[in-house]
Amino acid sequence: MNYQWYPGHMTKARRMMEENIKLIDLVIEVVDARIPMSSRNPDIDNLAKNKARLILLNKSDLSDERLNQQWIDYFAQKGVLCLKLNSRSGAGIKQMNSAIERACHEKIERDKKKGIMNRPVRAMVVGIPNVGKSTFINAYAGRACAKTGNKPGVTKGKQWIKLSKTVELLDTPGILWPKFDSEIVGRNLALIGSMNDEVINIEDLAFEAVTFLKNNYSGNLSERYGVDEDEETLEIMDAIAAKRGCLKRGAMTDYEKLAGIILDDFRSGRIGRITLEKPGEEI
Ligand SMILES: Nc1nc2c(ncn2[C@@H]2O[C@H](COP(=O)(O)OP(=O)(O)OP(=O)(O)O)[C@@H](O)[C@H]2O)c(=O)[nH]1
Repeated sequence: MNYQWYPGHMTKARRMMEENIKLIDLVIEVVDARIPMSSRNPDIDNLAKNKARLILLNKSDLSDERLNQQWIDYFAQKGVLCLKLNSRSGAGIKQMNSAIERACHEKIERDKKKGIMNRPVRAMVVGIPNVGKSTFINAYAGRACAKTGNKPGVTKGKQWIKLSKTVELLDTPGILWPKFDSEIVGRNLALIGSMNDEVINIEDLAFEAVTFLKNNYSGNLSERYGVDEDEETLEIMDAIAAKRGCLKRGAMTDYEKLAGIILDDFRSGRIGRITLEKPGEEI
């Protein structure tokens, strides 16, 4: 991902979202299951006010199963239906239609009372960059992706994908920005690889990743690299470097190369399934 958000972009994104949302019954918010808070837009609760809501913990194949459930419970307590998903493999997609019906239960019931029986639920996918919005739309729409085209009352040019008798999905996702003003959010986005590595000190980031693993996922580092986790972070990193041949002249650790290896492993789940945020923590 290589997004640069400027005030102009944000205003435009917000305007598009505000325009599209008028047509929408259900806002499907895709977040990264490893950082369910940091990968949300700070304004989403306002933007999606008075709409049916569904939060998808995407990339749940990479996140901690125990924390997936805690997050699902956390959002449920706030009255928002939340499901975990792996858009890449399609795991969790089957449950979507019934989840959508559950999320839109009130709207469907209201329609029924008015004698409207078959008006589809109109849904839109939103989320910050790189959370997997397009992958989800493709996986969900699948081959049965029938575009319903421009209908009366629908802004010209918008395409609706008919997903079932009850659901139509806007084909383009709404892209929103993350909460920039929080250092924790920036760090968490960087750790999962949703920031441009060129603007980050990757050596510091790898240090953070190792410290986090050492403190929260005991056993993962030793299993992946065969290192002693009781050592200090820097010693652990040097030990990984020695094992992985990340050495410069004079047997000095090549921290840049090492950071690349550690971050790559961290982001792809090779050091285990990891969730960086727990419900209730401040970001
Ligand atoms: N492991 C895993 N990877 C996923 C999953 N969903 C998406 N990805 C990967 O995440 C990356 C980003 O996915 P996209 O679908 O392009 O994300 P997006 O939100 O549409 O991104 P933007 O277009 O930048 O807004 C891709 O490399 C996907 O293959 C998932 O459930 N699990």
